[in-house]
Amino acid sequence: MEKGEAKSKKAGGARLCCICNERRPVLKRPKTLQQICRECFYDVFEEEIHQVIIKNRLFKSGERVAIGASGGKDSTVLAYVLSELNRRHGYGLDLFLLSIDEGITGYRDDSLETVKRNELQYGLPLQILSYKDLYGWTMDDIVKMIGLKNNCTFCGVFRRQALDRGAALLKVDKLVTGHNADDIAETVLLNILRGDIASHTYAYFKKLDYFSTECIYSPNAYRGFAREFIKDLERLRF
Ligand SMILES: Nc1ncnc2c1ncn2[C@@H]1O[C@H](COP(=O)(O)OP(=O)(O)OP(=O)(O)O)[C@@H](O)[C@H]1O
Repeated sequence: MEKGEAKSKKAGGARLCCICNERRPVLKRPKTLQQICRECFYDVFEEEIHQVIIKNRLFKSGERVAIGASGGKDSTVLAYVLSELNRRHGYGLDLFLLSIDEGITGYRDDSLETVKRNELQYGLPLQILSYKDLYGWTMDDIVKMIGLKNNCTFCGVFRRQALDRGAALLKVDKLVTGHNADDIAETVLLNILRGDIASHTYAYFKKLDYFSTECIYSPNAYRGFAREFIKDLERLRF
C-alpha cells in the first residue's frame, strides 16, 4: 500500500491524521487520498513545492525573481510559499511582486489593494506596471470602444506581453506565475481531473488575504464555460 493510500487510524473512536497519527484530519487529499490534519497538509504541500524546485533546479542563488501577482488565490499562495521556502531553505533569491494594472475599474483596482497588503504582509517589494503606461490605453477604454466582446482574448495577450516587458524593464532573471492545473486543463480542454484543490484549500486554511472576484469583463469568456465544466466534473467525482 502506498503511503498516500494509508488509512488514518482511530483512537478512542476518532480518526487520526494518517501522517502524524496525532491530530484529527480536516481533509482528504484528492491527489493521494490521504486523510490529513491541517499542519501535515501545510508540511506536505510546502515540501512538494520545495522538491519540485530542487529536483528541477528551477532557481540559482542570487537570482532576481518576479512573482506575477494578481491578488488572486493562486499567485497569493505562490508569493507566500515561495517567500517562506526562500527563507527556510536559503535559496538566496531576491523576490518581489510584479502586478499589471489593466485599468479595469471595480476589479483590478480592488485586487491591487490586496497585493499592496500582501507587500507588507510578506515583506516583498511591489512593482506595478499599467496598460496605460505601456500602451497608452486601459481595458476600460477598449471596452468603451468595442463593447463586451472577446475582451479576455486581447487582455490576456496584452497582459502576457506586459509581464514580459516588466520583467525586462526590471532586469529579472525569472518570472513566476500561479498558473495551476485547472488553468492547464481549461486551456487544452482536457477533462482529466487531477483534483488540484490543494492550493485553494491551502489559501483557505491559512486565511491568506486574497481577492476572489471574477473580472467584470469576463463573464462571457469561453474559458468560463470550460472552468464551469471542470468544476461540475469535480463535483461529480467527489
Ligand atoms: N494583473 C496581473 N498582474 C500580474 N500577474 C498576473 C496578473 N493576472 C494574472 N497574473 C499571473 O498569471 C497567473 C494566472 O492568471 P489568472 O488569470 O488565472 O489569475 P487570477 O485568476 O486572476 O488569479 P490567481 O490565478 O492568482 O488566483 C496568476 O496566478 C498570476 O501569477
